[in-house]
Amino acid sequence: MHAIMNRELRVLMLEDTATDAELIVRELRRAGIAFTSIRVTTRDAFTRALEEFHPDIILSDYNLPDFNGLVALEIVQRTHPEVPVIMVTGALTDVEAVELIHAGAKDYVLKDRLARLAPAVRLTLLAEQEVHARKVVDQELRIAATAFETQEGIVVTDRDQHILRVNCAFTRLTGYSAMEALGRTPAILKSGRQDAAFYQAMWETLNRDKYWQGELWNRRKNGEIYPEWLTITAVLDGDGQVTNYVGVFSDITLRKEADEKIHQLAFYDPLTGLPNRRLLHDRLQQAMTSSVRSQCKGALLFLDLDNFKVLNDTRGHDIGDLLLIEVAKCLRDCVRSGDTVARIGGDEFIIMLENLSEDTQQAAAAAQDVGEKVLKAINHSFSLQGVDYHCSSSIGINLFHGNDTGMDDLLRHADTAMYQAKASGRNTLRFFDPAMQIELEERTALMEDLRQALPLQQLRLYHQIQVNERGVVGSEVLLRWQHPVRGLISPMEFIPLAEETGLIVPIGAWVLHMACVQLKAWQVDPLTRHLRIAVNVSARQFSQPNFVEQVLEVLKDTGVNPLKLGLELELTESLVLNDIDDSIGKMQALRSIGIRFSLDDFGTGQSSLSYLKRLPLDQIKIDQSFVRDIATDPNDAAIVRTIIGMAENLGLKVIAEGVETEQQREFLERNGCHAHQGYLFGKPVPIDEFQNSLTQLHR
Ligand SMILES: Nc1nc2c(ncn2[C@@H]2O[C@H](COP(=O)(O)O[C@H]3[C@@H](O)[C@H](n4cnc5c(=O)[nH]c(N)nc54)O[C@@H]3COP(=O)(O)O)[C@@H](O)[C@H]2O)c(=O)[nH]1
Repeated sequence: MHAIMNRELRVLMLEDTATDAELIVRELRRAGIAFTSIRVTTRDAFTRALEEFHPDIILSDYNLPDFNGLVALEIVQRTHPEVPVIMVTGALTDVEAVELIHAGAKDYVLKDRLARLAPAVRLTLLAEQEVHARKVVDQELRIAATAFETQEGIVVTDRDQHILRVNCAFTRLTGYSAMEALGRTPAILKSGRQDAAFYQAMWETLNRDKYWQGELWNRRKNGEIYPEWLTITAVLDGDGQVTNYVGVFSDITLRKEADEKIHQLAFYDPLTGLPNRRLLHDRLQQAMTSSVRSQCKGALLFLDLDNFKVLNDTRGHDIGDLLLIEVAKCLRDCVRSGDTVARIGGDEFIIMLENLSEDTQQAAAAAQDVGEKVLKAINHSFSLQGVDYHCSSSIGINLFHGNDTGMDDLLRHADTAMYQAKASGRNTLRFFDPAMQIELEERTALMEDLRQALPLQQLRLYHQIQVNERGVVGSEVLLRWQHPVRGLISPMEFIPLAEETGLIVPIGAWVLHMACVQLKAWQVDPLTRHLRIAVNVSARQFSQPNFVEQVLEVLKDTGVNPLKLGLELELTESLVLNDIDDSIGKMQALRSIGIRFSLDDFGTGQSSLSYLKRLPLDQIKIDQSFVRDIATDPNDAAIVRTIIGMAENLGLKVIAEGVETEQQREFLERNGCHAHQGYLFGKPVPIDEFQNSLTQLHR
């Protein structure tokens, strides 16, 4: 029976005759229909009742004083088409009846045949319910069909996994048409990437929970393997038996690529592709923990490229980047696949070695072997877009075992050892020991003080006399730092710090300025006007692109007469060779205005004729390490002779430094050395003392 008939019906009567309405009510009650009703007689009341009374059915008279049944039907069709209308009327022609049915009336009952009213009401409501139910089913089917044709692939199988249905997305994602898939099993998609254990675990879950969800790799019809996210749900019958399986899946290739990209950005250095500091931290944490279990020691090698800043400053960051990429390749080639090579900043790399040995000595030896292999691999010429750059590095090594020392301390200690390696002359390695840490802290404090040295006027210039067989030829200016607490500090201690911090640039400019002030003073005194002053120039200072302009500026500021100049710049071999063409250009520009060039520490570097020939030099300075033993060591004597011979061939003057004994002077003079500098003639002294000694000499 009509569900609506099981409850009290709401009947809206449009009837102007009260007695007719009474008859209708009575007829319905007689037929056993439970209902409440209201009666309206006007158009306004009818429209209001439609909104407020919410009728299940409308019983409408055809002829009413101010409007008729047809108009009422039109209002219902427009505003509440779901409410059925039965016309209850006194008389009706066939034509009117047809018109009413066309207008939407469900039925009509003549007032003189009211016995037909209750069956008409029941049939109308029943028919309405069926129509309604059909509409609901149609809608659900439409929803199901739309849901089935989503963007996700869907496959429906029977309980034996034979494919019964697939959607369009299945075909789009797998390449199999419905015809090709039907009757087969989803095994057609197997990629072989999952092993039997994977499928066994999947089926165990599916049998137990009737549901499985996870990621797996499948194969398209064209052979391409892709990752998908799959949900399988078992369909059960009334007895709880599986009748079907429904698999819903999506291709997650793009998501996985995005995940991979995010992972790559978060944990890898974009320039070299090496693990970054974050990933190193993770791996170091794991390595420290596993070293407790294995009892084996590991090692951190902290590597920093020597003079990388100079390359970057002089050749630009692109060339610097190329070197970093090449170095990264080198490092990877030097270690085993299980070892970690990370880039943690600028030119700083970490190599983490695990499971070296239970024995500390053996572990240290193994780490040293790797360190030396790395030093060797890096110590060669790299061709960087046509620029040949000779690279070297310094390595600090710190062994680790367990978690006793925190990760940050481990890295800091390796860093400390690396600084020690740099201080020992670069291209070398050092192991960390706690004394180093104290040294480093002192070094850091000194670095801070050095920043104030120039503004607080703590720097002093000492002069060391240079002589030849005729007498005094000039002096070399040598820096000293009058530290308020530590006293006079040697340049050996603070010049490397000044280089590292870049402070050497303003300090070097100040030295040059003061030397020229002195030169100017000498130029007006007949006693000193023939003297020259030698000034040491550091690599960082010389590599400044505007170094030539800086020197010209100083000459202008101090008013030194360029015609009588007497200014000599001392450059080291490594400085000049860093970028030989640039060096030659700068030297030629300055030489054209009368500045002399002397190659310092000669003999300690490459000392090759081929580059020596190209340099616009005036003099070479034999390093004091060869002079020290010339009288006793035949090798040193031979080297000095060779250097002098070489200089002679190239038309260069030679000065020897570190001449302390008459024997050394005599040997040098006998072999053709033009000038000397050393304690035999005078130690570096402040300018007043130097002037006094000049006056003494001329008395
Ligand atoms: N870029 C700059 N570098 C500078 C400057 N001033 C100094 N320096 C460099 O520091 C290094 C050490 O200098 P210093 O301690 O002054 O040592 C010099 C002489 O004092 C020393 N010397 C000279 N004669 C003797 C000797 O007979 N015996 C002996 N044991 N030592 C002696 O040798 C150093 C000479 O230096 P150099 O001729 O430059 O090689 C040193 O490398 C300086 O260059 C500065 O202003 N800028």
